[in-house]
Amino acid sequence: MGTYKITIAGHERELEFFPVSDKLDIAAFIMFGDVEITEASAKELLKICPEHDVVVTAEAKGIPLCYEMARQGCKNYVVARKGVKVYMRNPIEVNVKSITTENEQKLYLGEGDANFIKGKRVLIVDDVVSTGQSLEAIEELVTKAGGNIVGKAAVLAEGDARGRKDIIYLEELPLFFK
Ligand SMILES: O=P(O)(O)OC[C@H]1O[C@H](OP(=O)(O)OP(=O)(O)O)[C@H](O)[C@@H]1O
Ligand SMILES: Nc1ncnc2[nH]cnc12
Repeated sequence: MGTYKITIAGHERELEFFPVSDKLDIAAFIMFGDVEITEASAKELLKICPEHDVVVTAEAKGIPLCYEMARQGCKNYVVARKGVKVYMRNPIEVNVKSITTENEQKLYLGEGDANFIKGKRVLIVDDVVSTGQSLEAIEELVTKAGGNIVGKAAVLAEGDARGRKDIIYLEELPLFFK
C-alpha cells in the first residue's frame, strides 16, 4: 500500500495503490468522479486516435471516458455490458478475464447495439490497460458484431501494456512487485 504521483493530460494526481495478489500491488486509477481528468484525457486521446464513427467501451470504469470522447468527437458510443438485461434481445457474448477480477466474466452486446456497430469504424477505449485482456475481449465482441476496428486507446498503460505499439495511451503506470 502506498501512493504514487502522476500527471495525466496536464493534471497532477496522487494515486493510491492496492494489493491484487500476495505478489503484486496496482495503482488504482479511477476516473469515476474526476471530470477534469476525463475531459482532458478525452481531448488528448482524440488528437492521436484515428478517425472513427463510434466509440466502444466495456462497463464500468471506461464509460465516462467513452462518453466524453463521443461528446467531443463522433457523438456515438456503445457500452458492452457485463450482464444481460431483459431489454437486450439476442445478445452476443465473449469471455473476459481482467487483472482486477478473480473469476472469468462475460461481455455482452444486445442486438440493437451490435447492429449499430456493424460496418462502422470503431474506436475501442478504456481507462486503463494492464494485461490487455479487457481490450481484446471488446475487440472480439466488436468483430463478432461486424464492426471495423480502427484503433484501441486507453488513458493509462500499466505493467505488460507499457510500450505496446498497438495501443494508443497517454501515460504509463508501474505495477509494484512485493
Ligand atoms: O487490461 P486488463 O488486465 O484487462 O485490465 C484493464 C481493465 O480492468 C479495469 O476494469 P475492471 O475489470 O476493474 O472492471 P470495472 O470497470 O467494471 O470496475 C479497467 O477499467 C479495464 O477495463
Ligand atoms: N491500475 C488499475 N486501476 C484501476 N483499474 C485497473 N484495471 C487494471 N489496472 C487497473
